[in-house]
Amino acid sequence: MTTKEGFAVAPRALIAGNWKMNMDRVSSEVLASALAQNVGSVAVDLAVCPPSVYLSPVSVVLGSSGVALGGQDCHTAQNGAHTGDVSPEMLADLGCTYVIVGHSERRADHGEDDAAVRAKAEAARRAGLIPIVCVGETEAERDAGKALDVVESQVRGSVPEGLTGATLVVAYEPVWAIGTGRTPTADDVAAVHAHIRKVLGDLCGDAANVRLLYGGSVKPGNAKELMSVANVNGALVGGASLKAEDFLGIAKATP
Ligand SMILES: O=C[C@H](O)COP(=O)(O)O
Repeated sequence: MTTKEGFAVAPRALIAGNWKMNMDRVSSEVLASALAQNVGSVAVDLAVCPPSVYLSPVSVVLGSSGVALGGQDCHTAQNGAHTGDVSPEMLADLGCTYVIVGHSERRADHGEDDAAVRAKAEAARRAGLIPIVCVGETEAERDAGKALDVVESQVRGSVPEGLTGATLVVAYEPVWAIGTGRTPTADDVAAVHAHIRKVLGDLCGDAANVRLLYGGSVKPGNAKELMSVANVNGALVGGASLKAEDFLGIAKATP
């Protein structure tokens, strides 16, 4: 049996919250607690990616609730002289399931190119983590009609070969939609996600089962439309992941 998107077995959607450099210890624990108490009310997988310094207290609060934990970035090495960095093994040691790699804020602020992102994704797999590999075009690239080419190039350069639906998540985040309140049309999201799925066919044995997240100004009010687009299997949520009501609202609006 296959779904309309062609999944052999439809995976549950994943709604992942990227808290970025927000929250403090107490507010992190309060938010995590609210999610842990309400995860049973949603029919999707939930994950939160707090700042690395709050992973441990959040992990304690989440306990065995089923809300997964993720890092926002990782180094490629297991350990060593890398001041300020966190290894994927350290994230795994704290109970992380996921790690975001190649977020546009890391690509822009830290000069990470596709090769660096791929190395991080490979390191994540070494540690048993599922990388959430982020790709997305700038506004200038979209205006120039290059969105599909840019995203294809990023996927080919950033996604290690041989991963599967169980070991890889890809997030499409148009840079111009992040934190702006602007979103692409459903047709534009559908076109990019279909293209990513096709490109993944060259890299993954079961591309149909890789969860493709949309990210960029996802809110409770637009989640139903965005999450209903073909080949969209969840969301990577920034600002709206900082309030339990909004994050759960997105999860509840996701088919
Ligand atoms: O990682 C999350 C994205 O950058 C989206 O952020 P946003 O929901 O605040 O637009």
